[in-house]
Amino acid sequence: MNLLADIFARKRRELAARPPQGSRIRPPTRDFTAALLQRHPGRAVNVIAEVKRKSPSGGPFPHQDLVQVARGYEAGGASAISVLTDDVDFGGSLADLEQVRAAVSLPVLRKDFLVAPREVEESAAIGADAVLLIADALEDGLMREMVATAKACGVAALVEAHTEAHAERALAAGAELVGINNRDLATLRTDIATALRVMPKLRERARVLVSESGLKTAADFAAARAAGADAVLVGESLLRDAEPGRALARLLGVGGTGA
Ligand SMILES: O=C(O)c1ccccc1NCC(=O)[C@H](O)[C@H](O)COP(=O)(O)O
Repeated sequence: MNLLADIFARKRRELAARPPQGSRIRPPTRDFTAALLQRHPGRAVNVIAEVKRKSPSGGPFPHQDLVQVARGYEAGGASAISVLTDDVDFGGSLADLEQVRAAVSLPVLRKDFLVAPREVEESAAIGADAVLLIADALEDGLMREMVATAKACGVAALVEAHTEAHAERALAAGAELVGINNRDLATLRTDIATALRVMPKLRERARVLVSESGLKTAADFAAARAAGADAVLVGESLLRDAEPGRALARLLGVGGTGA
């Protein structure tokens, strides 16, 4: 079984069956890149805090009100919010992204399995400040086109890879923000040493580096920073807490009053 291949096959079918949504002039974006590069004295690293109702590896999460969780994350010191907009595997929607963005002042990342430039344009049109692209599932020419489309639309493209080879492809495609996913999306095995191993090899060439998935402790955050991460992307370990925003505040050592 290759879950990532199955998801991308489903996404291509869905896109083929859906007429173009069109795009409209959008308001200025919140600067995702700047938020990840900003340094906060006393904090180990910037956090992109993720909201999702369920995941293939984690099953359902206890918090289903994503807006409330996102508000808690903002109070708890998050630098940006990641919203899973895939419905089938994560229980999300584009409406979730719009509602979360309206409820916080942070930049918002659309986390999904985008397969075409037109979806990048549609993400920009509904207000996403950044989009996730998955290098492991996009061939070089398409990835380059989607990175260029994001730039033209004024949204940041966080290009995710699981291996050094795919991260190199992301850089060659023009990516400035590179995420190393500690989770192998084909098998769902997670090892936070993955990003620690790969990030130092990219540090001089990537503008922004993000360690994604499986991070749980302040020590994990510090290790990611020491290996060159500007930010970490964290979902499940926060969402398992009764108060995700407070859990984040504790990890960051800030006095937030999360939800
Ligand atoms: O998380 C999954 O089970 C999953 C399955 C298939 C494709 C993507 C998947 N997750 C995306 C992510 O990598 C995470 O949402 C993200 O990096 C946060 O990870 P975590 O902190 O472990 O929730």
